[in-house]
Amino acid sequence: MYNKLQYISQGNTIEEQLYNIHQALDAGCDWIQMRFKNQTEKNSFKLAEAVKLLCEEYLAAFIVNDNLHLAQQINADGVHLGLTDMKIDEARAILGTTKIIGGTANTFEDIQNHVKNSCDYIGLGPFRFTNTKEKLSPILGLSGYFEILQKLKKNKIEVPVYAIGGITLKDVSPLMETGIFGIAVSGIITESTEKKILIQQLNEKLYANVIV
Ligand SMILES: Cc1ncc(COP(=O)(O)OP(=O)(O)O)c(N)n1
Ligand SMILES: Cc1ncsc1CCOP(=O)(O)O
Ligand SMILES: [Mg+2]
Repeated sequence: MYNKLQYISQGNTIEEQLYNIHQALDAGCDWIQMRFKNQTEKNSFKLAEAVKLLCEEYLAAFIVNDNLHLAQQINADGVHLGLTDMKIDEARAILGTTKIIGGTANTFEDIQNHVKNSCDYIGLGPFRFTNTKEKLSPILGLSGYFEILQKLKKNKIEVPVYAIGGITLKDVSPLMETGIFGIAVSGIITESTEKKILIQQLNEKLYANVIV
């Protein structure tokens, strides 16, 4: 089963990205999504190659944001696709069943479609406003998650749902109570000066009700 915490990388240069990803791995993140927007093919490839090696060293899962072909080229563990990126069924046909495909959702219907197209997990959001991403979909808030997760339950749709967008430590427990599986975060980890402690605290809340 997937880790309940996904770190989405930040940084405007290859060096900044690598620094942030290395720090997150060192602090205990086991799942990295490389998100490096508006870059040349060469730069994205260079970063992806380096991140792949780092994630192998730390035994972390590594997925690529947006770019299925890059994920394929460097044999990443998978890809995360948004509502305006390549369609999930098309990606599945290319990647096969062994790779992770995550899909963005803002509504119950988005999730229904993704599940039909054999998406492995859902990034549902945004939870609240965030500066990390431009052109946000409508904010869901806690009540939005509650409604959508209830509908999934009622319709017996089972898929790991990750909350995303402006999430802080104090949001984790109430979000988990809505029935989500985990969280995908960027800013709180990148900006934390005590990353190990933060990740430990996030994991305590994320795994609070998991029986081992
Ligand atoms: C886990 C997760 N959920 C949602 C997103 C957002 O994807 P998308 O809508 O394609 O936006 P960009 O990240 O590409 O700007 C995500 N990346 N990860
Ligand atoms: C990629 C993405 N998609 C919706 S919100 C978001 C950014 C999440 O980053 P942060 O945790 O910094 O708000
Ligand atoms: Mg995208």
